[in-house]
Amino acid sequence: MAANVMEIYGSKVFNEHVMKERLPSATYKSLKNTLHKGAPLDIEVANVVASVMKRWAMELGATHYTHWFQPLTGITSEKHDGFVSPVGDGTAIMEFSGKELVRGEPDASSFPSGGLRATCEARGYTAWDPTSYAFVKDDVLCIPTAFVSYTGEALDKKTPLLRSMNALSNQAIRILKLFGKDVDYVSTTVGPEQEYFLIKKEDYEARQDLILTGRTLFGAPSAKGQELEEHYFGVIRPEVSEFMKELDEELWKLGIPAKTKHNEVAPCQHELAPIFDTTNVAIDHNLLTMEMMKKIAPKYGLVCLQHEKPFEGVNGSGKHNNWSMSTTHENLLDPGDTPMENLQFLVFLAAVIKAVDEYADLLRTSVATPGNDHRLGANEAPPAIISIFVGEELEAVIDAIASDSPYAGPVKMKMDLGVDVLPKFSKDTTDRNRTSPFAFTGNKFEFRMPGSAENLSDANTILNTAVAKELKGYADELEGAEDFTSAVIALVKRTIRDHRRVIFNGNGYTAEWEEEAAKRGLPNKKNTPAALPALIEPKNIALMEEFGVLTKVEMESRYEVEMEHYSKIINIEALTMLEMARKQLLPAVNSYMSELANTAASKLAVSENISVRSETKTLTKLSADADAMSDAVDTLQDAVDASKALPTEAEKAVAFHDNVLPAMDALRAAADDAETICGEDYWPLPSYSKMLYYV
Ligand SMILES: NC(=O)CC[C@H](N)C(=O)O
Repeated sequence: MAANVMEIYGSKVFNEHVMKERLPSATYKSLKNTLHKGAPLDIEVANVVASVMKRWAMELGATHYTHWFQPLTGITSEKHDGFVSPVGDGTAIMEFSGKELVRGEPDASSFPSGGLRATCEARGYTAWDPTSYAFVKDDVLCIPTAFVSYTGEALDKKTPLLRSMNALSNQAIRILKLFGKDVDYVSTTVGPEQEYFLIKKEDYEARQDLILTGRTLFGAPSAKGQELEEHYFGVIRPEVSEFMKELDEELWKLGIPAKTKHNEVAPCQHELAPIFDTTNVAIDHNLLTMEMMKKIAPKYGLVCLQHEKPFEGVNGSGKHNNWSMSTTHENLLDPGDTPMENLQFLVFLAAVIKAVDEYADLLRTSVATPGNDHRLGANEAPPAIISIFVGEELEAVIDAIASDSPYAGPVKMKMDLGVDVLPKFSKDTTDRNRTSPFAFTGNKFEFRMPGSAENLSDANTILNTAVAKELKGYADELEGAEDFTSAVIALVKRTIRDHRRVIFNGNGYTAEWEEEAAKRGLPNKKNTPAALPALIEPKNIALMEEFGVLTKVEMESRYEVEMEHYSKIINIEALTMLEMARKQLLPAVNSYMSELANTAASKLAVSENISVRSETKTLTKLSADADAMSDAVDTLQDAVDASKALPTEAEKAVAFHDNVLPAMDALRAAADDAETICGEDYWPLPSYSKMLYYV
C-alpha cells in the first residue's frame, strides 16, 4: 500500500518543525539565529539542543551518533559512536553533549589530503553544519559536518562550499541594496538531476569489471543499442517501479524532496530529480540519494550503477546541476515583469556570463574525473568546451544591448538603451539545448557537465565564488555611480561586449563548434590530466584566496589529490582488464579454439573429403584475436609499469592517459572481436544484450 506521504515526510529529520516543537523557546530562537543569520552557536545552547536531539533520535531507535562528512574522496564518511556510557555500577546511561554535537575528532588520518597533512597537524576535526538538518539513518543519528585540520585547512568538500555560499551572499546583498532591497542573506540553490543504471544483480556479480571499477571494460556491442529511442520516458518495468517507490519513501522520510522519476535514453537507465534546495542541503541530499539507491536496489534483485559510463556505445549518466540565487522571496535569475526587475536580472545574468567566461578553466576542473572523461564530448553530453546557452530571445536582448540597437522582442517594444526605457522580455520562450554545458532554462542555469558519480560541491564552490567575484566588481563600481540606471546599463553592455564569446546557442556536438570555439579562444581541455592544472593557475588561486574559500596550499593539495586519484582509477581499471584477459578471456578463447580444432581433426579422421572450412575460418580469426589480445596484454602491462614509475603525480596521470588508456582500448578491441566469434557457452561474461535487454 502506498505510504501516507504527508505523514512520513521528514519523519527522520531533526528539522525546524521538530526543533520548534521540542526545544525551549529561547534555545530555538538562538538556534534559528545560527541557522538563518550564521550567528555563532553558544555551548549552553548546543548542550540543550544535543540533549533534545538525542531523545528524539532514541525515540526513532537510534543507539549511536555520527559526524557525517565529505572528505576529498567526494563520498560520505561516518564513524559511529554509541550514546551508551557506563556509570560504574554495572549500569549505563545514554549520553550526548553539546560538545559532541558541534565538534568531533575522527581519526581521519587515512583520507586523502594531498600533502596537507605533512605540513600540518595529522588530525582534523569535524564541525556541525547546523544549516543541514541532522537525521536518523540505520539507527544512527547523523550530524552533517565540515571537516577541517587543526590549523584551519579544509580537508573536505563542504567547507569551501559553505565559504563560497557566504561569499556570494555578501556580494549579492550589496547589489540588491543598490536596487533598494534590504536582505539578510542570498542563498544559492541547486536541483541535482541524478541519472543511474539498474541491472540484474546476477549479471553484476558475474563481472569483475563492474564489481571493481563500476563500468564494463570489455563487451561487444549489443545488436540493438538505443537507436529506437523507445526507452526515454518509456513505461517503467515492474521491479524498477517497485524500487523507485521504496526509494521515494525512504527519501521522503529523510526530508529529501524527490519529485520526478523516469526512464532515461539508454536501456536500463533512469533518473531521479528532486525539487531544488539550498546548495549545501541539496548536495547532502544528493549524496544520501545515491547511497539509498545503492542500498535499496539489491532488494529487488538489482544493482545500481552510478558510474558515468557503465556501457560503451550507449549514453552515460550525468548529474545536471540546476543552479540559481535567491532571497527568501525572490529568484534572482527570474527575468521579472517590470523594466526595473529586468534590469536587476540583467546584472545578475551579466555577472554569471562574466564569471563563466573568466573562470571556464576552473569550472572545467570541477567536472574532471576519469569516469566523466568518457561522457564529455562524446555527443551524448556537453563537449569539454564551456559555453553558455541563453536562448534566442535573451540573446536578442543582450545583442541589442551590446550593439546599442533597438530590441524588437516578441512584444515588439522599442527600447532606448541610453535612458529609462529598458528591454522588456518574458521568460517563457527559452527552449532547451541539451548540447550546451551551461544552459539558461528560464529562471536558472543548468550546468550539464557534472557526471553522475560526482559530489557537486566542487562545481558549486567554483561557480559561487566566481559569481561573487563579478558581483563584487559590479558593486564596487555601482556604489560610486552618479546615475545608477545608466551606470548599470553601461556595465551590462560592457560585460556583454567583452564576454559575448562564451555565449553559444547552437549545437555543441558539432565539429564546427569546436573549430569556432578555438577561434573564440575558449579553452577545450579534453581530459582530466589536461584540465586539472587550472587548479593551480595563479588567477584561479587568487580568486579563491580573495574570498577566503581556499588557500593556495589547499588548492595545491586538491590538485595533487585529483591527479593521484586519476592515476589510481586508471591503474585499477588496467589491472582488472589484465586479470580478466589472462584468467577469463584468453582461456575461454583457447577452449573454444581447442573445441574447433578437435572438431576439425575428428571430421578429418572420418574422411579427408569432409570440409573443415567453417572451423578453419573461425579458428583463423579467433587465433588472430588471441594473438592480438596476448600482445595487448604485454603492452598494457608495460605501460602500467612505466607510468607508475614516474616521479610526480602530474606525470603519472598524463602517462596513464596517454599510454595506458590506448593500450586498454587495444586489448578491449581484440577481446570484443573474439566475443563476437566465440561460442556463447564459452564466453565467461554476461553480454551487453543480456545485461541491457534480457531484463
Ligand atoms: N536526456 C538527457 O538529458 C540525457 C543526458 C545524458 N545522459 C548526460 O549524460 O548528460
